[in-house]
Amino acid sequence: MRILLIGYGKMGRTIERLALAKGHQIVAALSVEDASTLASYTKDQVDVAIEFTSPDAAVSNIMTCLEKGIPVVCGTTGWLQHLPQVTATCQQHNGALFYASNFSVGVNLFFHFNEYVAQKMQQYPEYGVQVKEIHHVHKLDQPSGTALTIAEGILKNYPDKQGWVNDKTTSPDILGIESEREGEVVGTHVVQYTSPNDTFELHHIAHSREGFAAGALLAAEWLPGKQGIFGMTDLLQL
Ligand SMILES: NC(=O)C1=CN([C@@H]2O[C@H](COP(=O)(O)OP(=O)(O)OC[C@H]3O[C@@H](n4cnc5c(N)ncnc54)[C@H](O)[C@@H]3O)[C@@H](O)[C@H]2O)C=CC1
Ligand SMILES: O=C(O)C1=N[C@H](C(=O)O)C[C@H](O)C1
Repeated sequence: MRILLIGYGKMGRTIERLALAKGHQIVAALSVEDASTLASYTKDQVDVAIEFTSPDAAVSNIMTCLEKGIPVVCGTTGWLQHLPQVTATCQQHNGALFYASNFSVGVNLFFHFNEYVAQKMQQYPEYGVQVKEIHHVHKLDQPSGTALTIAEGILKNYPDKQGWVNDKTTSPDILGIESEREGEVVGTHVVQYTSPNDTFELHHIAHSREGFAAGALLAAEWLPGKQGIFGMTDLLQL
């Protein structure tokens, strides 16, 4: 497959290594310095684009790919407030977009179990629920995209909660998401249920970026030829 990498940082480089090992071709790997060259690539040169950049660059990159008919896999987090606009552009151009807040298989299993556990736990009001995420100090967005997906899975089972707040609150009316930035932590997510008598946790620790990169590559192999907006539940049997 001919892959255009948009973003050549920690994720772009990991994806490049795995893609070459699988026999794929990297057409180009764009950094912020050569961002303006994205518009020069066509669907005749590129089978799929993989976008891992920054929250303020992702929307424009996705739009450019959709307008040019290039299927795009996006892992950048922190831009979902613009999803309605992106969806409209995708429909208008009969395009293909694959987005996941987290591409690792382990985290997507975690998402699945998180919803199941929340459904059970909301029947026991003596347990309060909280989310915590820990990432490296370079991360630009907060809370993490993964923590937001976890929060969505909890909130759909807790109708009395009004939403989430990026704070370590234990209020029954709102879900607290605590964010911590520490050294080079790859990505840790915890859902904690606490009663006066005990605590139990769902805990996911990413040991490297390989799991994210492998998932993004699977999505890139799957997406060409499809139309619409897709995510990991379309790709994995959960
Ligand atoms: N969905 C997932 O599974 C994962 C998502 N992420 C997200 O992916 C994004 C990138 O993460 P990292 O690679 O760790 O960041 P990074 O900071 O190491 O790399 C970002 C790269 O994007 C480039 N860039 C910025 N603006 C650009 C533009 N307009 N055009 C082309 N390139 C541009 C930078 O030059 C840099 O090479 C973040 O939003 C992060 O939260 C990270 C890991 C997994
Ligand atoms: O910025 C990161 O590094 C990560 N970002 C994603 C997120 O915001 O959830 C996924 C992963 O946790 C690493």
